[in-house]
Amino acid sequence: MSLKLLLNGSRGRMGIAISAIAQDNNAEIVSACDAGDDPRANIDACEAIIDFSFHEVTASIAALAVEKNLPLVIGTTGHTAEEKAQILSTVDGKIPVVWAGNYSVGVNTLNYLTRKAATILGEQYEPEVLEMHHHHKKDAPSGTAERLIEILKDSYQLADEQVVHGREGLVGARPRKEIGVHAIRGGDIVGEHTVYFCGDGERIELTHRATDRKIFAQGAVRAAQWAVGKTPGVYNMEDVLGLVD
Ligand SMILES: NC(=O)C1=CN([C@@H]2O[C@H](COP(=O)(O)OP(=O)(O)OC[C@H]3O[C@@H](n4cnc5c(N)ncnc54)[C@H](OP(=O)(O)O)[C@@H]3O)[C@@H](O)[C@H]2O)C=CC1
Ligand SMILES: O=C(O)C1=N[C@H](C(=O)O)C[C@H](O)C1
Repeated sequence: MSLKLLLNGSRGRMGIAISAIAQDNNAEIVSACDAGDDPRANIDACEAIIDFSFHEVTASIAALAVEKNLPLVIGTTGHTAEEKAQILSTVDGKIPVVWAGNYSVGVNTLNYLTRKAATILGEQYEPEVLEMHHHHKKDAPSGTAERLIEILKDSYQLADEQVVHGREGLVGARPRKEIGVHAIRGGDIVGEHTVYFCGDGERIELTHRATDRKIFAQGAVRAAQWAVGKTPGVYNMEDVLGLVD
């Protein structure tokens, strides 16, 4: 049985990628929505909502998902701290939500490996994160990088102030307890993420390169199918893939 979806952001790069893979992945877009459209237009025919739109829009889609008791997959990135809090308080304990900055199997494996590597390597290895995206991307760092930073902060027990975005000028020697984050924008790069663990005499680099948006699209549809019937709560793609230790 194909899952009937409301797709918010249907004419964007990700919306087009999801429409292209839906049928082969047991899903059907029964309501397609973009800026200026009414997301309620065919909502009663929908069994789940997928949002790949813009950070300012997700909170209202979350409210609609709660009102209609529909599972929600959030792919949009770039939310402010206030927007994140609003979305969380809207959905909290009411509907199943999958919220991930990256729906690819590869990046979620990278998340898992990053946690493992940090545990093995410890504080003698200094972590840095590099992300690269196409010139249309509006937010930085990427949602994927935000998750990698969260994992590293947790593993190294670091605070927000110890995350440094880019470096410029006389910044001094790198403190041992720091995570450097760097964003490259240009051309048509679909999305690349590297976590560096820089040690004394050696360096480990864990890299994921996306070459086709279908990997995010397939993951998002998989997440929507997984969310149907789940206990209300906020899950991530690592939960969907069973990658949590
Ligand atoms: N989690 C993941 O795996 C991934 C996440 N992303 C994230 O997904 C988001 C979308 O990316 P991408 O498709 O490249 O971006 P695009 O800019 O190509 O598409 C965004 C879409 O959202 C629509 N939109 C804007 N405002 C509204 C609104 N008020 N209501 C409904 N739709 C609206 C736009 O419509 P219009 O053109 O009419 O304004 C457009 O169709 C970004 O935040 C990106 O970072 C991207 C790839 C993977
Ligand atoms: O905007 C994009 O294109 C992407 N956004 C996501 C992010 O912010 O991490 C995922 C992917 O890297 C592509």
